[in-house]
Amino acid sequence: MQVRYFAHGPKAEAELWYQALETAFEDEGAPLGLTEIDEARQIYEACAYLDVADGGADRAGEFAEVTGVPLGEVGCEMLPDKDWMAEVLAGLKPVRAGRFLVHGGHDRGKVDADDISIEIEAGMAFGTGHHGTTAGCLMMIEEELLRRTPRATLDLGTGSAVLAIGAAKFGAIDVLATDIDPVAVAVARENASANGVSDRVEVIEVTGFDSPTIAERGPFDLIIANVLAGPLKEMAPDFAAHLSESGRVILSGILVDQGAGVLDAFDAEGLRHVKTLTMGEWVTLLLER
Ligand SMILES: C[S@@+](CC[C@H](N)C(=O)[O-])C[C@H]1O[C@@H](n2cnc3c(N)ncnc32)[C@H](O)[C@@H]1O
Repeated sequence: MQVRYFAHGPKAEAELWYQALETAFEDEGAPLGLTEIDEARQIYEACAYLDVADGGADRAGEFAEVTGVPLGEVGCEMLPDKDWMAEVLAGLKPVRAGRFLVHGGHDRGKVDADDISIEIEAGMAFGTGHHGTTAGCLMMIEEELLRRTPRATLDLGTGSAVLAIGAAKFGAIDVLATDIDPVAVAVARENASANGVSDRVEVIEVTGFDSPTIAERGPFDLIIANVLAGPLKEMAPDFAAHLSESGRVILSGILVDQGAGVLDAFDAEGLRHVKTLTMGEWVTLLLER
């Protein structure tokens, strides 16, 4: 029988719990999860699916010891026997965005000859292609790379590296992918390697543009950033500083009614609006110097 043990807390704490669970249950191969459960309060759940012998001992104590969460705060839920992780992965349908097909390993057989395949396992980093912002960026990337091949590309906030992989597979030769989150950086490196583009995609941990590597590798012909409207506006001067003379910028993570504010912030830095792609409540913006 399997039991799902879980604990709830702020993101930083839940990430530490997840990492501790990963180390402790690595040999056992126990499926783990880290999910946002309350967006407004930024509360996350870390969980582990542990095998428990029939009528066997409760393992909440082990979960509490590994994570440091008080035993009384460890939740548990009995599950009928089945491979939960395989079920979650199988439930993730492939997503088509332009010529790109973003899919899990279980759907390799669905890739057509004309598709540009991006294989991503659902995991701890954002970017399975299911979100309108990711799909919007992929479509803009395709258009941009059909227009010209950038000398250097920056994917800021790479998550699963879905966009960096897409750009590299479409012909970009020098892609620097960054993320503030060390877990995303590790996942992004794995995904770049699994997709056969680690020679063209370098992944580094950095907040915004705050790294000498960014200055050394730039200026960039293409900067892609699917972050959020607030940080994008704050970073507008950095985008302008690291963009080449004929460079272009693809921005997403922006709600429809936030688009004008983001465009104003970038316009003030000399970056003009080229086009907007709307996917549901989200917009993806293309700008140029
Ligand atoms: C919405 S996800 C986008 C992931 C992927 N690029 C996609 O399009 O699906 C945003 C990512 O940006 C990262 N991030 C947020 N703020 C950042 C910052 N200031 N600098 C670098 N990365 C950041 C987050 O950790 C997260 O992985």
